[in-house]
Amino acid sequence: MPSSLSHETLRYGDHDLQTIRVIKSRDNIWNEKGLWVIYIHGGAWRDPKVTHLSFLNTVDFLLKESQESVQKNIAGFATIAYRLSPHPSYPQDPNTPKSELRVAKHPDHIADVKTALSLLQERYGFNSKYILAGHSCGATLAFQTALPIRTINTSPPFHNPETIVGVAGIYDMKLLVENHSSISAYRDFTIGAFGHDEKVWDELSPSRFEGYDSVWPEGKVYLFHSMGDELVDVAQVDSMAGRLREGKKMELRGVRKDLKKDHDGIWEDGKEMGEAVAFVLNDLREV
Ligand SMILES: N[C@@H](CC(=O)c1ccccc1NC=O)C(=O)O
Repeated sequence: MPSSLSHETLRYGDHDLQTIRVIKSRDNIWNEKGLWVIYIHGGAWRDPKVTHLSFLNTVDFLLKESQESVQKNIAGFATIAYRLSPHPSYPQDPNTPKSELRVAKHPDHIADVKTALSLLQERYGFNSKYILAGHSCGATLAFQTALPIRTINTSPPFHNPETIVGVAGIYDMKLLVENHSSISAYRDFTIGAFGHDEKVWDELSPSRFEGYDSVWPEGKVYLFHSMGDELVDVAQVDSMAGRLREGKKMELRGVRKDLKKDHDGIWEDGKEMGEAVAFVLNDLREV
């Protein structure tokens, strides 16, 4: 219940966006042995209006009485903010302090996410006992935690999640840009995050990576797509599902394309995102 929650903000760097919001039960009524549910927000690596706090309505949804059965399997929630790339609609004054500037470029976003996760792991000791859920580019980042990206080293060491949940995710950047070639924003935000070299886009696109069985053999994945998504087309989830079905060790445990809301509607009131996480928590109880 909301009154018994403890909200805490952790910092993992000097930038104002290098923070994590942790939500725990004050009375420890949740299961310490359960899973942490950790969220990575979307917003095309750049939208300052989509923040880590966009997960709070989902947390509220999951703490409703009707969700009592899934609460038994939750140890805590965390939602990660990370440094953003520039957005043309939100220009910043040149005198803006460095700690507020949005000038991130790959690998800053994924380095921040991994640093945040390793800090949470050190502090709460849950190792791999967590679900990493991401929306849109947050889903891209969730899978990039498994990719062998040379430039990233976290200290303390980072443990892969037990389960990744991708919701309305971007998994193939070039395919997304090509399928929306008449809308310049797609190319712009991809260049803004990853630069001009399309080979780099491919290297960092989760559905183009072929080695999940070797880097994440114990992994479990659930993918969600909304029929009402006006921004990310179904080719994205199809490309990721196709790649993961090749896995002999890691397991694609569910692909659901029956969400209904538009891209941001999925998380705005917390309902469809909450239902997706609840579905996963219920399904994992049977493993
Ligand atoms: N609101 C974002 C756009 C955005 O989030 C987006 C647009 C198209 C496809 C995916 C998107 N978001 C993914 O994280 C922006 O203003 O750049």
